[in-house]
Amino acid sequence: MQNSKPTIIAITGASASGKSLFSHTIYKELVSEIGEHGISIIKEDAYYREQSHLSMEQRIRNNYDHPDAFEHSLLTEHLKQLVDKKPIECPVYCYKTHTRTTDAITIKPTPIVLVEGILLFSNPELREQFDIKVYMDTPLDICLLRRIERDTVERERTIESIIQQYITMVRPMYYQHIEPAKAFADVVITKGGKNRMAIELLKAKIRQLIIS
Ligand SMILES: Nc1ncnc2c1ncn2[C@@H]1O[C@H](COP(=O)(O)OP(=O)(O)O)[C@@H](O)[C@H]1O
Ligand SMILES: O=c1ccn([C@@H]2O[C@H](COP(=O)(O)O)[C@@H](O)[C@H]2O)c(=O)[nH]1
Repeated sequence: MQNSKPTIIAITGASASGKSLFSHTIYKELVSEIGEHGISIIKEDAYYREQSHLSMEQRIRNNYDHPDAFEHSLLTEHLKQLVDKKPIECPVYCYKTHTRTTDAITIKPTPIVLVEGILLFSNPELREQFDIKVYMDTPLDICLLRRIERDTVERERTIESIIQQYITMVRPMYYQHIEPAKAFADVVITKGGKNRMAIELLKAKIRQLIIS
């Protein structure tokens, strides 16, 4: 596969549907077989817009579940660079300050690139970059419970702020922009980020791509 075009695999679905767990499990288990030069992983969240020019109140009020919250043009450009076998400088986003940090992570081109995020199929030019499109179809009530658990622990949010954001933005944007994008998926995965059969099937496909 050294001379062929890298394969870009998108994993999308609702917030807390298990995208991150699913893609990191595949990454971790394959990196031990094929090494870091074989597979890389990118989070769409890293491409939330830079917002240091806004006050904290303005940042808190922003709708992070609308496609406009992301700099999809930069993500598209970066995926094209990786396909051209050039490294990228991936931004680093902070959920606490709601903006990018001053850091960047260098990602080298690899034959397999996993990309995970909520709105990967919302932009036609970005969507075109993906060779395999996966949708995590986890029931929304399960996503909400997992989001509450995760965001109180990992993103330092209060229950009140999670509920308020969920009712006003997360849920309506899911029905407007995320759920309809399931129609673009090649593969729809049930049972969340621990679906072992789905993990093994995708790993098998990736191994096949690597050796072909
Ligand atoms: N099938 C599952 N069973 C139990 N917990 C899960 C499952 N899938 C995901 N989780 C947990 O739910 C939370 C949200 O999952 P995550 O992968 O972060 O979602 P996403 O990346 O889609 O926002 C995490 O704490 C994760 O460990
Ligand atoms: O500053 C921010 C940026 C994003 N969010 C929320 O994050 C999720 C997307 O991340 P997942 O890992 O897929 O859950 C999105 O629903 C935003 O609401 C945020 O709260 N603050």
